[in-house]
Amino acid sequence: MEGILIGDASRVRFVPLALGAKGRRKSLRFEDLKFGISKGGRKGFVPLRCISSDDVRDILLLVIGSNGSEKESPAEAARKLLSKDFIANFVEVREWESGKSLDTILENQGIRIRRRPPNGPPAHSVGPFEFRLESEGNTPRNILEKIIWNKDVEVAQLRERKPLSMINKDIKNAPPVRDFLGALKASYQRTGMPALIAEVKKASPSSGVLREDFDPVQIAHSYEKNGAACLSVLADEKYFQGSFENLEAIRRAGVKCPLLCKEFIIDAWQIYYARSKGADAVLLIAAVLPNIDIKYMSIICQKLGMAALVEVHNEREIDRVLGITGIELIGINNRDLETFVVDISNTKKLLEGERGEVIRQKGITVVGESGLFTPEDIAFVQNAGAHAVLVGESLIKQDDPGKGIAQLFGKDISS
Ligand SMILES: O=P(O)(O)OC[C@@H](O)[C@@H](O)c1c[nH]c2ccccc12
Repeated sequence: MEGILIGDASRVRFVPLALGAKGRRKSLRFEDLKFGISKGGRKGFVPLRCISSDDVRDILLLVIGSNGSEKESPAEAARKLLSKDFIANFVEVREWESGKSLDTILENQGIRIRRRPPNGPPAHSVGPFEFRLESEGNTPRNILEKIIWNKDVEVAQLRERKPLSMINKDIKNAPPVRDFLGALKASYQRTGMPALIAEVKKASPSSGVLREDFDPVQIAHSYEKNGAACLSVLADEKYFQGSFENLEAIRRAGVKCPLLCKEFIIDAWQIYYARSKGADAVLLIAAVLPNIDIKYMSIICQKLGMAALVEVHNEREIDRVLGITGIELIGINNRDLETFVVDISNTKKLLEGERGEVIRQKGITVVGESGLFTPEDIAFVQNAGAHAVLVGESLIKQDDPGKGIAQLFGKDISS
């Protein structure tokens, strides 16, 4: 089996792509390709079981689907995509290979959220009976973990019903991507105030139902008319009463603001799905995703022309994200998703000192997220260094959510 060396990491050589048939085929099938580590020459090729075949499939679809042009061979495209820099972030891959589990990698990066219940789900069915055996290993420790465990099952089912090959067709017919980051920057320049990402959210686990008469399209139009630069649309059904249909409907109704798909992303499949429904940006939560996923998923966003808003909540998370190249948009959440505690001084705390300096040098756009209710709150996060704000509750609870914008900013920002 022949491999293409695309990077070095200390003693191990990575050979992520092995081509069948001398690598000269124009169109490669997934079956022809394997990721692996070369331990001294071709004979020592060790397949990487750690990257799931679905991940490999995603990467390759990306490579072959979008770059497998006549001019560029798939191998060439793969080499470009999986540059050295990308591979440098694959250090965790070695840990995986040496038998460490995904949860160990998450733990090493300070991520407390486990991707799925370590001891399997609590319910066991035997014939007509269902047993619920709850233990530390199958009970979520907090709401965020609960959401993630549910999302893991949900995505697996959706993904089975709609494989990536089907979504790729929908993407071709999807409305063109709008420039999310560009819209934020333009608004900041125009108004001299943080650009507004206004959130279309019916309910949340922390506050329950925020608005009974919830018409997502009407709210979106009203936000746009009153000066929002972009919109954030909740897609999670179970905990936020949102949906991908809302996202799709808003885009179809002629709203021009770029749309952030507010979903708990744990699988690259969800990014393609979001794009097929008209999303222009997705949220990547650092409290949930290890560096390798953030990097890999942000590359996928880039390939799809979308923006990735990478959300952090504490020093450790922002430091991890600042260490990943290519991140252009960081959100600082003032709400701890594990405890729901809201403190807007979190934005200030994470932007102080050296971190703020690095952000300025890198030209990263910062979004202050959650718990913003008054013009003083907006001024506070702006002074702390935020270029944009993400606001849900304080607007959605107003009689007219769009009109709430002028109150929130202390002036009309619509023109
Ligand atoms: O409604 P608020 O407090 O204005 O917050 C909006 C937004 O920041 C919040 O909804 C949010 C931030 N990060 C998230 C991640 C998932 C779900 C929701 C969120």
